[in-house]
Amino acid sequence: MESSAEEPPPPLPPPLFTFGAIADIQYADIDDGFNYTGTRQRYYRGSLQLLRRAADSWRSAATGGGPASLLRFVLQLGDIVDGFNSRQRGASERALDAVLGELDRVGVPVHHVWGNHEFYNFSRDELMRVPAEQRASGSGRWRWRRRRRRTRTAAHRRHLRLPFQPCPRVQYNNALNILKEHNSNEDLNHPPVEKGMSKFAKFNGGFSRDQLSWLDGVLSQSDDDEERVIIVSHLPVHPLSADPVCLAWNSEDVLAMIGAHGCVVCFMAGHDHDGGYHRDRDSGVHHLTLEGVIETPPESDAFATVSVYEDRMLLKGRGRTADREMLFTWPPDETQVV
Ligand SMILES: Nc1ccn([C@@H]2O[C@H](COP(=O)(O)OP(=O)(O)OC[C@H](O)CO)[C@@H](O)[C@H]2O)c(=O)n1
Repeated sequence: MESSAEEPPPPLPPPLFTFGAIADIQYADIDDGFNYTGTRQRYYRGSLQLLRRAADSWRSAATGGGPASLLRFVLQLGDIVDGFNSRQRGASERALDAVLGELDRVGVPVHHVWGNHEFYNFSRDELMRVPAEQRASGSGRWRWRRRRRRTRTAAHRRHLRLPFQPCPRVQYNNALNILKEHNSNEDLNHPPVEKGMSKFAKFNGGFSRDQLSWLDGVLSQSDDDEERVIIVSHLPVHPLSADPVCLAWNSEDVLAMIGAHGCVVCFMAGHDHDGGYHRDRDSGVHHLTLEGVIETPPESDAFATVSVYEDRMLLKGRGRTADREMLFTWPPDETQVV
């Protein structure tokens, strides 16, 4: 007997692994406020409640059994606490402790990237002492505290064992010069109005030559090893994946580098609290900008749980974050290009 109905696609096998992702928590124990232009509400205390819901969901994914128990790690995409904390004594560390405490409960490693708000709260030295990876089951917070205390005592006595920078301001001054070359405003946080120049604002930043050459090496190795790579950054780099005012200063350099390596499948970022998505037509790379927790009302959510398969990633979004299928094959079926 002939059937005219199309066969449903075969069910997917269990994912290889699953991970959580969240961006721009920007927690502060202060009343709600607005962004700089006064167009978006910011929920400073509420962001911790939203993180708690994300942590609960990931925790049950990590411990619930079945394919979901393959949750391996969480990616925290930067701006973990808001710059307003730095105006009150001790509030930066208190806020950081509160957020790390919620992430600790998930029970899997958490990988952090730094956002611009980390630099409003902490010196570069302090940030270097916070491990970029928070280990599972409570050890991240403990390790951070323990390392800070040790740094103040034994490490200070035997400071030759610490890495040090003889001219710590050199990189900062280089960055400032680049910014001033492209932004003539008195307040460098005010983006230039000229077309294509709005990204040259102080609340963004760029990738240094050292960082790009490190990335080039990692991607070359991954090409050789036939690995698939997700790049995680606070700042987005594709002009169609975010508001151009939020892009990294040298976004074109990063895009060119990604295009030169076949291994990259996805570039994940935060910073633009509205979020965004675009699949690059040349490289096939998915550029995903996650919605920011800080501008998400208390009745909604903003986080993702991503399942990785041999040929695709399936993003299960919550609240403002939409579900998304990201195939690795390229050229794509037309529906994958937005
Ligand atoms: N047009 C602007 C925007 C911001 N500022 C000042 O820059 C600092 C950081 O701004 P903030 O909005 O808190 O940074 P986010 O990382 O949350 O968001 C990034 C962009 O704003 C998205 O558009 C702060 O001191 C602002 O007052 C500014 O002067 N002019």
